[in-house]
Amino acid sequence: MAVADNQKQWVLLCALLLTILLIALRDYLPKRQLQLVAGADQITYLYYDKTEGGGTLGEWIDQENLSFRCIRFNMELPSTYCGVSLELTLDPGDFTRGIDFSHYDTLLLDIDINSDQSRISLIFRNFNPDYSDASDFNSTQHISLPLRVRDLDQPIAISFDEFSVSEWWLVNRDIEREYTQPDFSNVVLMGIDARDRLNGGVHEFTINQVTLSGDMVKAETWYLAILLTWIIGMVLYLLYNAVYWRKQARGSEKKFRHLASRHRELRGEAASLKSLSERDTLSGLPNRRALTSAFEKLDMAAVQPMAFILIDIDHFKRINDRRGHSEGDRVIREVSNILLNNTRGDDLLARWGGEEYLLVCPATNSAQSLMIAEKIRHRVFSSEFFVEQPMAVSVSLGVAQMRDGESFESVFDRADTCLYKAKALGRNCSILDDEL
Ligand SMILES: Nc1nc2c(ncn2[C@@H]2O[C@H](COP(=O)(O)OP(=O)(O)OP(=O)(O)O)[C@@H](O)[C@H]2O)c(=O)[nH]1
Repeated sequence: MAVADNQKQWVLLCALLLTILLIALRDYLPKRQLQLVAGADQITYLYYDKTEGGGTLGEWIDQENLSFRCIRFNMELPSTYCGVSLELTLDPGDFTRGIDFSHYDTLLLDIDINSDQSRISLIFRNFNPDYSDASDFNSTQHISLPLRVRDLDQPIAISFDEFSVSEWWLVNRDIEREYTQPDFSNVVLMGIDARDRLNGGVHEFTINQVTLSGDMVKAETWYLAILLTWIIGMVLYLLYNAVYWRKQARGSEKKFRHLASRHRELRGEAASLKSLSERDTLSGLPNRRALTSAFEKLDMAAVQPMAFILIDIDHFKRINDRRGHSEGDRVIREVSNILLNNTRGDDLLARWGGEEYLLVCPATNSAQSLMIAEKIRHRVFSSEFFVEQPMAVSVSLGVAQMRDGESFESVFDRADTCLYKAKALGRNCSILDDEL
């Protein structure tokens, strides 16, 4: 069954609705998430510049809960750094193998800050053998993002696009241009830094959560899958249609062939029926209807002069009575053969009924028609119809020439009158209507 036009519209509408639904659904798919704050097992460092003669000191408030403070204890001494680092390595201390962030696009940061500082920095270090040296931790790419403290009152989502490679790291290294952009392929460390030039006093920080978040299925993959589904659907639909129409065409071709052969059969049947309807079954000669229809098709001007010869078997009733009906039939058939063998191809010959025949001879004058009649009469009379108990069979013939513009019936009647005369004269003779 072909898909009807209204069904097609429904299918198309459903497919469109499904597509819209799938596009909208993407936002509700569960996200891929990874907690970077891993609890007690995680290796964490507190760093500050007091150890290098600076004026800042770092202290854990609660190391397990990543709560620490930075104290600017001396405003005379420089303050360069103070913060906390979380190792993200797969094996503790091995900073060559970290976490690949490429499956994520957002970082969710939840941090409590009690400080009059305006900014802190979020830091990542990425190890890449193309520019990092396993024996030098400082060769890991330094990626940072300054964040306003007042924006951190509540958890925030940060895109990785917001990060940049720290300038001091680039300045100190001979880095290829392609690595001057943040590289999150193998992140080994995360840090919260209280920034340089720390205000005097105490600054407290508690890192609650740092979570990586990304789509389970990337937007490009999702839309590409929808597009591919459409393309496959269209291809399948076209294939289905091609197969369907090919099948239809084959079916129609088969039907057409069947109809053509049936048409030929019917034409054959019609032709044989026509031939049967125009043929006398006993003698095989054309019947009255065949002769008259053939006569109507004649070009009268071309066939003049034309003769009608009406032939009747003499005393046929006697033959039937003495030799039986089937012998009578045989006589009819044999006389028919004699007539056939003694007429021309363009003569019209028919068994007119009973033991009577009509022969219409185109292009035949009266002398010729009388000769033909006599020839027939002789042939019949000289034929041996009954071998064992001979019995003479003869015919009487009435001959009439068609006059100009004369009808079939009129010339037939005149031939019939002549035949009647021949019977009256004792039979076995031909009478020509010569009263032209
Ligand atoms: N066997 C046979 N007899 C037929 C057929 N058609 C007509 N007859 C018979 O032919 C006979 C014709 O008889 P009539 O009309 O008296 O003519 P006739 O005996 O030939 O006499 P004339 O014509 O006067 O010489 C009838 O007995 C018909 O039954 C036929 O197809 N077969």
